[in-house]
Amino acid sequence: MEFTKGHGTGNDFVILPDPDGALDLTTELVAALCDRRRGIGGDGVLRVVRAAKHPDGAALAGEAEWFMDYWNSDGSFAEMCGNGARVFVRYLLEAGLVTPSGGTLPVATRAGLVRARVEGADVAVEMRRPRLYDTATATLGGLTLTGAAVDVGNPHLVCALPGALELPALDLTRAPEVDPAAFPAGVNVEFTTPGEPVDGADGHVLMRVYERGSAETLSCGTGTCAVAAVALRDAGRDTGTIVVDVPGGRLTVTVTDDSCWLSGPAVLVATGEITLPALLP
Ligand SMILES: N[C@H](CCC[C@H](N)C(=O)O)C(=O)O
Repeated sequence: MEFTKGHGTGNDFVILPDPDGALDLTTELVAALCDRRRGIGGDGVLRVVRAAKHPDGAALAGEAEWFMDYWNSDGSFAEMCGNGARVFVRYLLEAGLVTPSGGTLPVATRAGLVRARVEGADVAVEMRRPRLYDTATATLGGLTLTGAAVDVGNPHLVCALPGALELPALDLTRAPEVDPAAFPAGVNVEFTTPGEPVDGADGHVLMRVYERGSAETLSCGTGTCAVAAVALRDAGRDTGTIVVDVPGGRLTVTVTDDSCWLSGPAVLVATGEITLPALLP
């Protein structure tokens, strides 16, 4: 089985070309592919399938030829993956499955239709406009923080660290404890500290994240959108551009009255062949 490996600011994915949806993708196979010792290694899997050939993509097939079938590394589903969508578009282009045009490219996802723009080394995707809807707490090693619950198509909890604490001090080798009643389907938890002013941006935030279904990752695209929305609120603004530095690099989020564009680098680093019997003995 052919695969390609790609990442967006260190959020890495195993890409499986499967235009007709013929692969029998299972939780076990996804977890085995994402295993960083016995498999290829990744924060998730992106199956590249024609929207009309996938039950979750067929409803959007008219608008988008391709459906991003995203799976977290533990084999769970997520409604949306911002970095995954950016790497997915990079793959479509480099595999010649779409022709680059000056306009936007539609991609079908479980969170609906996503528009993408290629800007040289960067790929920008239009995410669902983040919605702040509640507050909730996260507890990590005896520290309890109150954060903003944000819907970006998938669930996020954005927690600002107290002034005295720096992001590297956080132990994210285990999941932050959250109230399961507040997040019955789980939640991605972001921890933030303010950055220094950046020219051309309305704000700058530093972030680490513990992702639902993938543990700590070097970057989380939907998470940076949630963080940007909180930063704009805290600045008394509804719209603007926020630069978010994650351990894997830099992403830029531009929130307008009716959209949210996530932009940053997306690269393909390898292709290869998977020997299934060895992967799933
Ligand atoms: N773990 C997330 C999905 C991937 C999000 C992240 N990798 C991104 O780039 O948005 C969830 O279960 O909602």
